[in-house]
Amino acid sequence: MAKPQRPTTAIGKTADYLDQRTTIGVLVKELARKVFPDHWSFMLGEIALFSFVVLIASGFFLTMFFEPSMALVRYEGEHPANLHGQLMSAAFASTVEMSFEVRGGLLMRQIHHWSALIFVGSIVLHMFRIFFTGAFRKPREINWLIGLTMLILALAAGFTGYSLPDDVLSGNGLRIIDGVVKSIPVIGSFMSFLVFGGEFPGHHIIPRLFTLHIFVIPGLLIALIGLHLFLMVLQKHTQYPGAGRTDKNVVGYPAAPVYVAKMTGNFFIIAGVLTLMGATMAINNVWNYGPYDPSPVSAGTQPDWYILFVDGALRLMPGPGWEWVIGGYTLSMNLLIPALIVPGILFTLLGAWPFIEARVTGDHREHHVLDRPRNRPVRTGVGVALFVAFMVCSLAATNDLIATHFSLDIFAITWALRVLLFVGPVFAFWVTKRVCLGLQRKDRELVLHGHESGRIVRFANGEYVEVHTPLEEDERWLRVNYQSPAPLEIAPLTDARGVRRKGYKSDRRWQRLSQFFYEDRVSPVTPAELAAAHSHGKHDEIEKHDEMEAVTPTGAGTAVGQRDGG
Ligand code: HEM
Ligand code: HEM
Repeated sequence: MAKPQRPTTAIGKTADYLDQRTTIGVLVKELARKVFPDHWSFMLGEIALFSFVVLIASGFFLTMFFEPSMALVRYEGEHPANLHGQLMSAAFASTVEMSFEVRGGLLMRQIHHWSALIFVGSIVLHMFRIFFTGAFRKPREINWLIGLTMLILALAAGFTGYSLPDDVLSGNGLRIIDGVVKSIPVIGSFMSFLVFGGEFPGHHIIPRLFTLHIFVIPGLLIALIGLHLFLMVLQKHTQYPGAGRTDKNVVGYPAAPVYVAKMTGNFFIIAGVLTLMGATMAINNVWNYGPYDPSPVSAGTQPDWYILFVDGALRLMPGPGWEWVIGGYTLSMNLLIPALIVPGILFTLLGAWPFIEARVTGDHREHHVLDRPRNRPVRTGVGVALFVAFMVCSLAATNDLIATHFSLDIFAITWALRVLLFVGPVFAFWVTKRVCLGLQRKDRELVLHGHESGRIVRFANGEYVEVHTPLEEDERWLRVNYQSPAPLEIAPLTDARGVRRKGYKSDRRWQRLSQFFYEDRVSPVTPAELAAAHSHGKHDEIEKHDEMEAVTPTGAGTAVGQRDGG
């Protein structure tokens, strides 16, 4: 038997040393052989991942200079001159000092802040991608829930970070949080005292937020991202529909060397762009706002984009007078509804969505091929409606800016947005659903009759027909939709002997929901229809020579892996 070759290079020797002690080589080989499907939208998760890395690196730098203390100090720095000698918290003073005195300090602060905006933005877009393509279906429901938890943590990271410098804007944000916490029935005032360590603002909130911001939240995020990616590798990535792609295989590139090289390149591009943004685009110049003081807040005070919707919802609520007093406890509906109940319902609905959808479809199979959004009109419609509601609320958070920029009455704007909040999503849902059904009909038409070629042919009997070009195999694979889920069927209320059965009411409710999802649908293409259209059609008589070539299901350089196994 031939002797195994010993490695000769330093890297090879080190790898061999490690492998002999940990057998890590098996894992590396296994991972390197993994096949990853490719699509631009799969980069959104990567952008979230890499901007998180940049956040950790820049945040680490900031901790070296930021002082998480509310102790009153006199600002000693020369810049900016108007702050020199003023009293302020150590947190604010250290943020300004870091920006003007520490080399690279302002750059790092700006990189950190831009990365936070891009981080949350890419997470939200990534979530939309998962939602619209149905990537949350079995077996990925758990990863959907982990993702949602990470989104909430990312929002918390953004808010706690934004609050740290203790400037006018962040102080007012905290004041709103204080109001929201106090509005929680029964325990609100106690909670506020607990959180702030006494009457707002107290002396404890900045150090507490600091611990949450640099330790608890990033720690949880790191653990959850690890689990998220582990599950993704374990379950293998989904793939878009296309020639040769089924629920049983994975068509894409091998992890090593193709995917690893791509990911490394992406990391440097993302880190580079964030650095460029930090270097060239000013953000959160806290010295212009000044240290926290409740009096100077004025028009033009907006939070970071991902908190805008809550701020906007607060602004849309009818006046401060909407309060109920029950048993001596006051319920401030103007705070409770927009800041707690609406986001609570939103996140509960998002969390429950994969389970609701599986229940109304009765589809509990595994799915690895993604849906085209048009083939799920109600889901797509709900997604667009949520997006519109989010945008209207976010717009409402800029009602003061709209009023000053366009010389409009702020109350008229608020009323218009209140109406839009109810009408906009319903309209968006309806339009989206119609567009999706229209696109499905178009797909059906194309699959059965091909593309219009613009060539008109006259037969010997005088009949004119337009020649249709049959679809390429790749395109047909994409457009054929054999499945179009129908509403649930349930057992009748009474059995053959007229005995009423239990559980009918609940079944009927699910059936109604299912009808809402699937009553309105385009009949799917049947294999028989497809065969008939392509064997007897007049178009084929004309275009016989255009017989489709058999295509290999995958493009050059791609690999095919099995889902069960390697
Ligand atoms: C810190 C935030 C997050 C990071 C760093 C992250 C990262 C990633 C990455 C790198 C992937 C593989 C590439 C891709 O499909 O884009 C992925 C897949 C996935 N993510 Fe996330 N994600 C985050 C948040 C979320 C959220 C908010 C959700 C949903 C609520 C989610 C649900 C999923 C699911 C279901 C998959 C599997 C997708 C598939 O196989 O098609 N993730 N994630
Ligand atoms: C998990 C994702 C994170 C997000 C979304 C985030 C977001 C933010 C934001 C928006 C600010 C305000 C920046 C400004 O002043 O303009 C901030 C400040 C800060 N962050 Fe983070 N951060 C994250 C992670 C971290 C980590 C991991 C660390 C430490 C290792 C850190 C340390 C800091 C420090 C010390 C400040 C205060 C300094 C300052 O405001 O300039 N952050 N963060």
